[in-house]
Amino acid sequence: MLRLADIVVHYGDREILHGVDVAVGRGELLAVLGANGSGKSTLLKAAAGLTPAARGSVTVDEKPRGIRDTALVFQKIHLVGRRSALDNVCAGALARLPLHKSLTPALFPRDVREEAMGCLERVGLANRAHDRAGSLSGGQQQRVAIARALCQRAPVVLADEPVSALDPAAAEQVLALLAQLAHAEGLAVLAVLHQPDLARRHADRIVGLRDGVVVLEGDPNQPVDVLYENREPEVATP
Ligand SMILES: Nc1ncnc2c1ncn2[C@@H]1O[C@H](COP(=O)(O)OP(=O)(O)OP(=O)(O)O)[C@@H](O)[C@H]1O
Repeated sequence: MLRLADIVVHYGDREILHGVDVAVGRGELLAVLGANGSGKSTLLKAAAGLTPAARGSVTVDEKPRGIRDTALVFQKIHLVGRRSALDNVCAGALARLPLHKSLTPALFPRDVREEAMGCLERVGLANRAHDRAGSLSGGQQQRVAIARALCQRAPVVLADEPVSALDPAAAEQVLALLAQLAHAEGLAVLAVLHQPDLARRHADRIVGLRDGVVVLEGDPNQPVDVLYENREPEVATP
């Protein structure tokens, strides 16, 4: 369903992705692994339409990716901390509300609030719907962010290091949730991860990037050392 074909991305004169092919099926969690600077986030941004590709195509169900096809979940959880969890999830529906309603998000229509409550149920947080998002733990906030992505009704969820800021137990829980949503609801989930162990436990398949090239693909239990060995350290930009 999500297919990235022959993706080439440049930043300035530098080619970062050199013709990458990745496909994620419905009902599948695909983990993208690779060392710092290997191009994982760039690949995800290309999938989201946030980075123009110099070459290649991104399709969903064999049609060019539309803006409503993909929902994003980030490492840094962008919730409005003083609003309720429910309001934050309702915001996922903004793109499909008529303009006058999206300009007054304090008054989300009842059907949107009901749908958002359903999304919170799906991530196991219906009982916290009316709590301020800022009062929830990091893992809970990430689950609210996932509920907001569900409320977008996108068939593809793109998650950029969704558990990097979480403690080990919360990380397991959030990845298990993403896998369950993929399997139970037929979503295509592409998650950039830094932890091969988590990919082994939760992903259906992995793709390994090294210097902008796919160097391994398939079984999450395969050795992934080649992704991380003999590398020059990334030079930090000032
Ligand atoms: N906006 C940008 N402008 C210029 N170069 C960039 C930009 N974003 C990323 N890069 C460079 O592209 C390369 C790939 O970066 P990317 O963030 O995709 O890697 P990554 O595998 O996600 O790394 P990390 O694990 O550190 O997040 C790096 O060398 C990075 O410095």
